[in-house]
Amino acid sequence: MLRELTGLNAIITGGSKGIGKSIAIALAQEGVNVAIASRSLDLLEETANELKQYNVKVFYKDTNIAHQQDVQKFIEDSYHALGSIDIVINNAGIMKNNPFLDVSESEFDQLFETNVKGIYYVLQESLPYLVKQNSGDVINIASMSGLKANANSSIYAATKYAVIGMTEGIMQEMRKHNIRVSYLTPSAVLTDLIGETPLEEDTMTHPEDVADVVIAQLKLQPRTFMKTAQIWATNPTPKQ
Ligand SMILES: NC(=O)C1=CN([C@@H]2O[C@H](COP(=O)(O)OP(=O)(O)OC[C@H]3O[C@@H](n4cnc5c(N)ncnc54)[C@H](O)[C@@H]3O)[C@@H](O)[C@H]2O)C=CC1
Ligand SMILES: CC(=O)C(C)=O
Repeated sequence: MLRELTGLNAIITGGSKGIGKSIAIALAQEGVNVAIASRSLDLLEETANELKQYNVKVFYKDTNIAHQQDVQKFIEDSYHALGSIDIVINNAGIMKNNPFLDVSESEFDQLFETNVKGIYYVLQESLPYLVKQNSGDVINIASMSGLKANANSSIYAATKYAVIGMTEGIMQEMRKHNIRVSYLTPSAVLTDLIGETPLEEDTMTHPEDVADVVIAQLKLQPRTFMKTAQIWATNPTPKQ
């Protein structure tokens, strides 16, 4: 039997748009209180207002997850606003598409600081709360690019391979604390991150579909978890 999520508390990075926003809405619809972080205060406010219609506690803070002090403040303030942290969704991420020989060192650093070090900061700050309560869930949004790299996205892919490796290791350490640590590897999802797409939008995976997988994972009885899931569009079709 699936469990109820009502009354749990979740933090979601990159919760102001795209996949993160869809996850925040899906959680709020299940009665989960949510704290969202992203770099854009305007978008956060807009999303927070949408979330409040579900009668859950909503906290938001403009945060750059690549900055340790920002993350410390976000996690601490979320804990105080919500009362506990039960679910951590590491979703915020950036992508740059460039042939490898055109990738500058600053682009390399920016990708790793956001996509990898950001998760390190968030989990360094939040996992102690989960360990103390001896329960909880962490879901890291990796990518199919973390399983198979393609031309022109070598460094993005490298960050996602790193996310998967880091997640596997943390998962093994956290199981004994009854904390489920998993990662998702979506293929192309219809969001701003991928921009213009040659595919019919209806035939692509939508952010709400990724949110459905997150909810399904969280609703499993705490004794069991789905370690990872590859999320593919069934029949992605080129635009006519
Ligand atoms: N859209 C896609 O096709 C796929 C996306 N993903 C991953 O899903 C995650 C979410 O992506 P989308 O929703 O598509 O992107 P998006 O561009 O629509 O949203 C990204 C969110 O992350 C936030 N963010 C980015 N850098 C940040 C930083 N330094 N600090 C705080 N917040 C930051 C943005 O403000 C925004 O809220 C990313 O990790 C991405 O790599 C994985 C597979 C496929
Ligand atoms: C954007 C991304 O992570 C893809 C297409 O795998």
